[in-house]
Order: sequence, then C-alpha cells, then structure tokens
Amino acid sequence: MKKEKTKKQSMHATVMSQFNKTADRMDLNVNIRKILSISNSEIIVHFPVKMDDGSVEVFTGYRVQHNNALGPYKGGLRYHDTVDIDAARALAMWMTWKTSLAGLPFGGAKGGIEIDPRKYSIGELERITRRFTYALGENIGPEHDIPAPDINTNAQTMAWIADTYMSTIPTSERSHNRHIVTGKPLGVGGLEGRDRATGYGVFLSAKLYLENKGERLEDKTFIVQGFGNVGYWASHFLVKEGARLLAVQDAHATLYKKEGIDVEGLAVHSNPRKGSIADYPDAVTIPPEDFFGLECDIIIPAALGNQITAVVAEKIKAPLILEGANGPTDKEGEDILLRNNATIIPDIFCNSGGVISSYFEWLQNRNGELWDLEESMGKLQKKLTENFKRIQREVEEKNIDWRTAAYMLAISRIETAYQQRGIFP
Ligand SMILES: NC(=O)C1=CN([C@@H]2O[C@H](COP(=O)(O)OP(=O)(O)OC[C@H]3O[C@@H](n4cnc5c(N)ncnc54)[C@H](OP(=O)(O)O)[C@@H]3O)[C@@H](O)[C@H]2O)C=CC1
Ligand SMILES: O=C(O)CCC(=O)C(=O)O
Repeated sequence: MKKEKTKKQSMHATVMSQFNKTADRMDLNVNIRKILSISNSEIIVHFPVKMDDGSVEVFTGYRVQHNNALGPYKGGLRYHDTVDIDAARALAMWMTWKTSLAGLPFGGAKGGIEIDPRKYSIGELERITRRFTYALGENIGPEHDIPAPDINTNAQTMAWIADTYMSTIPTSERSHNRHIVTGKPLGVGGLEGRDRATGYGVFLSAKLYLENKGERLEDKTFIVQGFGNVGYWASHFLVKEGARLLAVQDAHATLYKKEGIDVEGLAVHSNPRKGSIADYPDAVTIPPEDFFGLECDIIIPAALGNQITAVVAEKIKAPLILEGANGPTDKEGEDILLRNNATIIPDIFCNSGGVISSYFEWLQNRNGELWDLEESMGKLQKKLTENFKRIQREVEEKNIDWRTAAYMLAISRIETAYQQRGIFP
C-alpha cells in the first residue's frame, strides 16, 4: 500500500530493465534500440486554475509521447500525486509495447496531472481538466495523440476533454473529431463495454492460462490490490466464473474474508470519489503488510507501479500473478518470483483489453458507427485470445518467461516497421 513516490523507485528504471533484457536477447538492431530507449517528445505544462474560493492554483501536467512508428500516440491520463516525468516516461514506453503486442495501429503515450483529486470539488476538477486540455493544445489530436482514462480519471474526464478540444477547432470539423479521446460516456460517442474491457482482459488471462493447464477458475482463490475500474471489473468476471475473492487492498484499507468477499456489495459500499473500501462491514481489516503473503491461487495488482519489490516477492505464495496495473513488479521482485517458479502474465498483455477496446471506440467514431455490447465484447475476446495464444507459443517454443516473450513479439513488430520503411535495414 506504499506510494510510488515514497518508495523512491523509478518506474522508468523498471521498464528500461525489461526493455534491455529483451533487446539483448533478441539482438535488436542497434539504431532501433537507440530510438526506442528514449521518448520522441515530452511535454510539461504549468497552468493556472481558479478554485471555488476564488484563489488561483497552478498545476503541472505531463504528456510523454514515446513512439509512433506504428500509428498515432495512444495512452491514458492519470490524476495522482505520484505523476511526474519519470512515471509518464515509463508509462508511455509501456504503451508502445502494449499497442504493438496487441497488433493495433497505434504508438505509445501517457500523461496526467500531479494532483490528489480527492482534495478538489467536481467543479474544480472540471476546470482543471479543461485548462489542462487547453494547455496541451495541438499536442493531442484524433489522428495524432489520443488520451484515455487511467487512475482517477474516467468517462466524465474524457467528456470534458473532448468538449474542450471541440471548442478549439472549427465548428464544421467537430462532428467527425469525436475520436480525440476514448473511454467517453456512451452519449458522446463512447463504446459499449470500454468501461469493463481492462478488467475483462485480466479475467480472460486467468481463464486462458488455467485452461491451457487443464484447470478451471471455479474454486480458485484470488486477491486484488486496487478496487477501481480494473480491480472491480476483474473481480466481477472472476467471481462470476466461480473464483473466490479473499482479500482486497486500496490506498485506505486491506480487507479479508475467508469465505469470499461479495464483489458487488463492496462496489456499492465504496464510493469512487471518496475512494474507500474502508469500513466495509462484511469483511475483517488486516494489516496492509500481510496482503501479498496471503495463501491464494492468484494475485492481481491493479493499482500503482513498483508494488511487488524484493521484500514483497519473498512473501508471495501464489503461483500466478496477473498484472492489471502497469509496472507493478520491479526487477528484483520479478527475479525472485521467477526463481520461485511463479508465472507473471505481464501488464502489456494482461491489461491490454482497455486499449484494444479504445481502438474499437476510435474506429466506431471515425467510421460513424455504433457498436453494441455483444459486438464490442465479442471482438475483444477474439483479439485477446489470439494474442494470448501467440505469446503462449513463444513461451513454449523458446522456453522463456511470459514477459520476455511478450516483449519480443512487441519489439519485433516495431523493428520490422522501421526496417520496412528503409531507414535502418
Ligand atoms: N482504466 C484502464 O482502462 C486501464 C488501467 N490500467 C492500469 O490499472 C491500474 C488501475 O487503474 P484504474 O483501475 O483505472 O484506476 P482507478 O483510479 O479506477 O483505481 C485505482 C485503485 O488503486 C487504488 N490505489 C491507489 N493507490 C494505492 C496504494 N498506494 N495501495 C493500494 N491501492 C491503491 C485506489 O484506491 P483508493 O481509491 O483508495 O485511492 C483504487 O482502488 C493502473 O496501474 C492503470 O495504469 C491499465 C490499463 C487500462
Ligand atoms: O485505452 C487507452 O487508450 C489506454 C489505456 C491505458 O492507459 C493503458 O492501457 O495503460
């Protein structure tokens, strides 16, 4: 339950160690390695916003565009007090690998505002979002860089961004630029199913992995760190398939119930804005440091990065880790887990349901279509299943871990794109 900043660990160091490990193994073209080691552009904006009491606060926002060899930049916006240039850089790089691995025509970007949104009213958050959008200006665009939700941002945030962006372009162009952001509310061009897509992908990762081993989700036990969009929806689908949620941790509390926590009851209890699972009456509160060491079959980190460090990894007994969050496992943590024969389904596949669904929303808006839930979830399931099987083949054929396999597939696709452009044969 510690925050990234207080741990003083660099998320960029984590993603670079993963990249370098893969680049060495696949003997990546030296020039392409140089390009991919650094962001294409890093935008930092400082912008003033009037508060409810009439005072003015100046905020700092980031948008890092890592790479666009495969298409427009794509990735979420996070509102959190741990957002800084290191985090944005790392998260943008993860997006490049994720979109490539998923086979999407997108590159990678990420950004956000260094802010604790709980300290602000809804009206203030709206003004902050609108001023941030205005400050980003032409650095975002529906064919250039397309934001989406991440920690503490949601469909409402995306609607404010879209509305502000529209006010800056000619009226005749507004109706066909709704794909400026994805993850919007349905009424303004959002896609049925985008809300649950990331959690669904986490669930499907578990299902496909276990099926391949001849096992089922029924009666498997799991624990979840983070009970926001990803943590809730992953739990929802897992419990529906018969798995049991033993423990949940957020920034405020750690809950445990041996018989299984009622996911829907907990969701009703926890108000996303106040953001707390604390004081939920139908589970006991346990010390946060006991969480990762609980006896269970599956652990789902679905909150911040660098949570599974060496100290935490030593405690872990679960054989399967599903990375719902981006970058939840640092290098030392990963080394220990692999040495202990745990399987880590890496973030760049495990949470890719969100960006795949965002791609569907982008297509829907671009083509003037309206997809229903069945179509959207059906296509998501098909794409995730194909991608899972490709990684699984790579794991089995090369006898490597899942992250290295996923990285090799992701980076090879970008390497081919550069080579086919004739720049770095
Ligand atoms: N939304 C999406 O589509 C995608 C999200 N992701 C990744 O999934 C993760 C979660 O995102 P999302 O669910 O959207 O975010 P939300 O804002 O919806 O939820 C975040 C959750 O994490 C919890 N949390 C925050 N800090 C801590 C902490 N120090 N210890 C334990 N829990 C904490 C929050 O608790 P509290 O409310 O108490 O602060 C909350 O329950 C992130 O890493 C994000 O990048 C990846 C792909 C797509
Ligand atoms: O939906 C998207 O475009 C990106 C979501 C995201 O930020 C992520 O996958 O980490």
